[in-house]
Amino acid sequence: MPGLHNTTPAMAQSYDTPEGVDIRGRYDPEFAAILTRDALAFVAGLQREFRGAVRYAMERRREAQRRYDAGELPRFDPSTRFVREGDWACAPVPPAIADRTVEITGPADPRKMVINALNSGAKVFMADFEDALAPTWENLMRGQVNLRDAVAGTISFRDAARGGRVYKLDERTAKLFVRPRGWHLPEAHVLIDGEPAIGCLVDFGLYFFHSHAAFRAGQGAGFGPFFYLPKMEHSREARIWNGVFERAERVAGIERGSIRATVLVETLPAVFQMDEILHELRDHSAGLNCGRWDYIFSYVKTFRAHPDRLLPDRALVGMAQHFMRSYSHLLIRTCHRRRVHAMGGMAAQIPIKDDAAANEAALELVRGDKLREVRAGHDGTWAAHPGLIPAIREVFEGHLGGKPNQIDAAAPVDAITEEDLIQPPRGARTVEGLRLNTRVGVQYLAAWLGGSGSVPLYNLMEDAATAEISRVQNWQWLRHGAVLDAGGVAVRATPELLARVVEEEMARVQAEVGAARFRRGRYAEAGRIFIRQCVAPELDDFLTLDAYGLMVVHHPRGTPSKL
Ligand SMILES: CC(=O)SCCNC(=O)CCNC(=O)[C@H](O)C(C)(C)COP(=O)(O)OP(=O)(O)OC[C@H]1O[C@@H](n2cnc3c(N)ncnc32)[C@H](O)[C@@H]1OP(=O)(O)O
Ligand SMILES: O=CC(=O)O
Ligand SMILES: [Mg+2]
Repeated sequence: MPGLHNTTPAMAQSYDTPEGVDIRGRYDPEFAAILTRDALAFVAGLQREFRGAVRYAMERRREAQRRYDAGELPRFDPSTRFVREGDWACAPVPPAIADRTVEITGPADPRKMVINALNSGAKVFMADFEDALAPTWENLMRGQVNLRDAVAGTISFRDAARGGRVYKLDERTAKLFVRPRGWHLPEAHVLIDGEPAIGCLVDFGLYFFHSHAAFRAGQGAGFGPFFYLPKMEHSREARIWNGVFERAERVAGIERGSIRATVLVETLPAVFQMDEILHELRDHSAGLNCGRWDYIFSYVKTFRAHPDRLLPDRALVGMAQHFMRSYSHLLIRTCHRRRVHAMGGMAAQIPIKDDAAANEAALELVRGDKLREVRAGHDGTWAAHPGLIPAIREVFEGHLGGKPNQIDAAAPVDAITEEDLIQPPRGARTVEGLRLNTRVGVQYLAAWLGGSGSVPLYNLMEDAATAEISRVQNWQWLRHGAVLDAGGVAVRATPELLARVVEEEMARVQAEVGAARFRRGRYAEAGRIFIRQCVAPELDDFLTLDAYGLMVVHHPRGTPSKL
């Protein structure tokens, strides 16, 4: 990076930090090659320039929620009508990412998975520091090491558990996008001016610092690096990202507009801000994506004080519900009008190894979901697992007939209204739903506390976003005393009912995973946290924020030990 240079840590076993920066995570020489003095100075510069704006944006989120709690409904902002109605377009799509028909996602660590994803045959790999990654210090830092090596083309892995099989990059690999954490999450192992760093600026800053030059020379064909931006609620948050990108480009001495980012529209307030978000990022945009799982979570959170908008069982809230269909259709129209990609989302099914018929049924659900997306106008979509890529490619490529995307397709003219976007989903609420939420929520939390951010549970992918639905749905039903169906008998959701369900489901989980694994894992702790979160008088904003303190392990400077 012009004007900056890498330095070797001055002392063994201690990070060499610039003024005002303190690293409280475990020392590791591999991490020290990421946490160089200059890289940390770059991150600290971002933090110092943008922390005030981030604090303000988080306060505005809370203020908006107070208005929704008082009965207001989310809606389009009359003061930005000129942006929605104006005739403008985002910067042209970089040729390197014109074709994004299938994108695989996965955590930035383990290393083997990163290599598998890049070799998977997908057009893009989104390496995740967010929903799919438990933000332990080790995961985050190993993720940074993996991405640096992936962009350099040197990443490899020897799998001792597989007889020493060596993993390396193929000749052709997926293009890399990186998803930093959301604005709300701190990074407690990096202190800047005495306070925890903003997590996403650490993720973005370290990756950008080490990889921008190699990325632009190799993967991006002159553009990049590329990012996915999660969980935003308002265009003012996109404006901060735009400022971060401009500062990064300036410091690195690269052309303005090199960095591109796809924003996940995965909160209910953001669906009313899509034009505004694209407008803020118009020189840095790589479109929008339907983050359907967080979107459902956000619907519950936004309407937490609205008893007339209770969700049915989680399994019934799919893309066929009117509010979900309306959201994806509006996203497609908005993106195409602004000349950028409209990306689809994640089907939760994953391959089922030991049951061919069940596996085929799961694949058929994925095909159906992808067919709906491509017919609606999406330009590409997500795959959770390499085993799904051939089927998804077939659906998208079959429909697109050789074109890399359908940004040029004519848009339907019927209007999508505010009411369409918030229409309550329909379906039954059951005690079985409460049980499943509990069983899944507790197991996910146990895995997350143990360092795994995405796990297979009952043949579905579970990550932070899907687990959030389980938590907030239980909370919502209890909060409003929802009447649940218990095999034909109506029962009210109460803390007593939940306590019984938790006890029974914990016993079931123990039987399923076995006593030894149950003892070794953090199931009991997860059960306690989950029940507390479901009965809390005020809904916690994020389970990952509430429980984050449990994975923070501070180390005195220079003291090596294990996390
Ligand atoms: C709501 C959202 O934000 S969605 C986006 C965030 N979520 C994700 O990214 C989830 C990504 N997917 C995953 O993490 C995993 O696929 C899981 C946890 C769902 C399932 O994992 P597992 O059961 O361990 O997968 P499985 O045992 O079938 O893996 C088989 C092989 O595929 C590889 N694999 C599985 N998923 C992925 C992936 N997403 N990327 C790359 N490789 C993968 C494994 O590394 C393994 O490779 P190997 O044969 O060389 O050892
Ligand atoms: O990030 C994706 C989602 O569905 O949430
Ligand atoms: Mg999400």
